[in-house]
Amino acid sequence: MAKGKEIVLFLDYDGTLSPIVDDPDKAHITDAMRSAIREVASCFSTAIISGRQRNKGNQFVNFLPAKEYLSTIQEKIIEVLRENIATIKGSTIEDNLYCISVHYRRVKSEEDVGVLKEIVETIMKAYPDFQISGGRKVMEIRPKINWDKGRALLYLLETLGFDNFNDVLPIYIGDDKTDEDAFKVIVHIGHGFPIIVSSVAKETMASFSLRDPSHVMAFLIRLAKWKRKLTTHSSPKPNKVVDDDQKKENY
Ligand SMILES: O=P(O)(O)OC[C@H]1O[C@H](O[C@H]2O[C@H](CO)[C@@H](O)[C@H](O)[C@H]2O)[C@H](O)[C@@H](O)[C@@H]1O
Repeated sequence: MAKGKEIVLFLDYDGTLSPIVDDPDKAHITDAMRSAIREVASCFSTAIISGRQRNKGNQFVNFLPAKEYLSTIQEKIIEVLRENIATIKGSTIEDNLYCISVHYRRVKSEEDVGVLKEIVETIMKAYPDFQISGGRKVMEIRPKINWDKGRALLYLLETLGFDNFNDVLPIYIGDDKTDEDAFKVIVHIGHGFPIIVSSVAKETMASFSLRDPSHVMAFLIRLAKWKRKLTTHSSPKPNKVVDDDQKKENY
């Protein structure tokens, strides 16, 4: 399937490259995974698509369609949520800049989870421009705009210069609900590999599955090995370079 096409690899972070843990601040990738990603990224254009905020100090690309909502998120919503969910033991708020994650993995009783959900839903009624979506023991609050992981994937493909999807074979690996938007885009393109990370059967748009991050790592290593073997028998093609100024507003 990759004959005459360039493989581009898209990876989710939490639950895909790092195992799901109770504390989001402790969701680190292992050294072995880091080196598998380096190896695969030296063979293919590779992007990590995450709803998380980038590390402080990293270069910040401020072109996101969500930027007009930034002050409402940062000056109003996050404060109201903090004040109101403080009583729910174990709940935490993660500030992802353009998206707020309300975590309940560490909330012990189901009853408290129900109360937390009700509080968040009631508060958000006052902000009709925002939506709440569910994930793995998390409620994500973000603006109702045409921006999701599927659009991010299309944006990156275009930025890499793939105007013609016949030239590209996208692979997207992710474990959560937000990754379904990217799976859908690959299904729509008509070729490529939408891969869900799950050890149990799930309703999904993905066509393939890997069980857990260790299985993802084994897949990345095999993919890189396959590419290296192939390029020793033919002349290597250089990876395309991203130009940040290309038509980003389209997405
Ligand atoms: O949109 P994504 O990039 O897929 O992010 C989804 C959420 O991922 C993280 O939360 C998840 O992983 C945590 C660490 O393992 C876990 O504690 C939590 O229960 C999971 O939902 C991230 O912390 C959230 O901000 C994202 O919304």
